[in-house]
Amino acid sequence: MNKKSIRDVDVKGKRVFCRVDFNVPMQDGVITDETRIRAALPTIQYLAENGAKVILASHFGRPKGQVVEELRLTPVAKRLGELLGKNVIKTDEAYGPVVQEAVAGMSEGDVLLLENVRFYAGEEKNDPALAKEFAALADLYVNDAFGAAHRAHASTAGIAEYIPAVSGFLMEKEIEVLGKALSNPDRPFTAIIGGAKVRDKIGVISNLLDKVDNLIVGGGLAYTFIKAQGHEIGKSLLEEDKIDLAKEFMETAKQKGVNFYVPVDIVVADGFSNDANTQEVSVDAIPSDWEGLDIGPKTREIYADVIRNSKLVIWNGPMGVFELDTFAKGTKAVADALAESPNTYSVIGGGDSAAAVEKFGLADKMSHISTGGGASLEFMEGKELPGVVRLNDK
Ligand SMILES: Nc1ncnc2c1ncn2[C@@H]1O[C@H](COP(=O)(O)OP(=O)(O)O)[C@@H](O)[C@H]1O
Ligand SMILES: O=C(OP(=O)(O)O)[C@H](O)COP(=O)(O)O
Repeated sequence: MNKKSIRDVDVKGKRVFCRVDFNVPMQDGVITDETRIRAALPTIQYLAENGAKVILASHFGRPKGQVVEELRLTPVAKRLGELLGKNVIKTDEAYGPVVQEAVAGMSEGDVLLLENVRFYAGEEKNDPALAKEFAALADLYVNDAFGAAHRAHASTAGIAEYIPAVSGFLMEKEIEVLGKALSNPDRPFTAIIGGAKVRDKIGVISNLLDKVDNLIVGGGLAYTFIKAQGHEIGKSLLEEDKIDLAKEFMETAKQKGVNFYVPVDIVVADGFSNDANTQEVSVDAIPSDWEGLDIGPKTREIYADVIRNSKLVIWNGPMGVFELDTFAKGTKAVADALAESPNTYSVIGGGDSAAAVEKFGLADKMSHISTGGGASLEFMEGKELPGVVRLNDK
């Protein structure tokens, strides 16, 4: 990467505003997957060991500019302290007099975690006033939040306008590994897209169609495509205004000779719980008041087969609601197929996809687990990431 990293600057005695992605899966205040916290440790440890005063900032969930009690970063600060083996100071705000006072009291090597930056409306608007508040806390900006690098927000991009800005180790590693895999991809090259952030992800398909040989859709994303094929989808997740786009993508794929895979059967349920009634149905027989929560057995076989015959697979977004065991089979089938294909280079992206392979005990069978889902997809599309472009050049 042609951007400066923390290795290229002197951090001793400096107040460092370090943006990390601690947007971890959490249930009832308990962190269910800490991949993203562990991934940030090398940068945090390096800064602390080299005498920086480390001010960490992260978003958590999507509180939309308001304080949401369940989305405070307090449990993350506690777990981070355990992993670092030292006390992590936690402020209940992300800027202002209380934070300034806490920072003024820091010694070299101290680590402080600010409150969820998305509690402030200015964060997602990339408001210069908020970016300046963040910048005023520090002498140096370090961006290690690869998972949020596709967002042009005050703490991921705006702040870099006001103080020297460099990358952390995780950011550097992600860009290097993904760049290498994609510069001259081994073929067949397959992208698998699933999950629930349909609006975010559907757009990337357009550019991916110029790069891949196979495009597989699953998870919540699949139903907009199933609907676009003319089927009824009951209560399944749908982005109504993207149906035409979905149609267009399937048509473009045909023209470009890209194999486009949409589920042929799914698991439907009459409720969003492990003990809901379920049925495996063909996509043309989805009952009107049931909801699709996983891909079905035929689809699992087809997808596993495509994976086994691929040389490079990029996977972002689970195939179903894998957190509930009843709907985890599709995601598990994809993870198993990747694990059983030693000649397939596999890149897993996204907080929940990483959590899924971790849950199945298959994480060490994957070639690279990226901490960014949307970020790795946008990087793959060839887009410049706002969290990277503004860092200082070497
Ligand atoms: N059919 C579905 N209906 C509703 N939610 C789904 C469905 N399939 C998967 N999901 C949910 O999608 C979430 C992950 O989506 P997303 O955030 O887009 O993935 P990632 O974090 O890997 O980028 C999971 O919590 C999963 O339960
Ligand atoms: O979890 C994240 O993205 P991902 O689900 O695409 O991996 C990042 O923390 C970004 O979060 P956002 O999609 O709310 O901006």
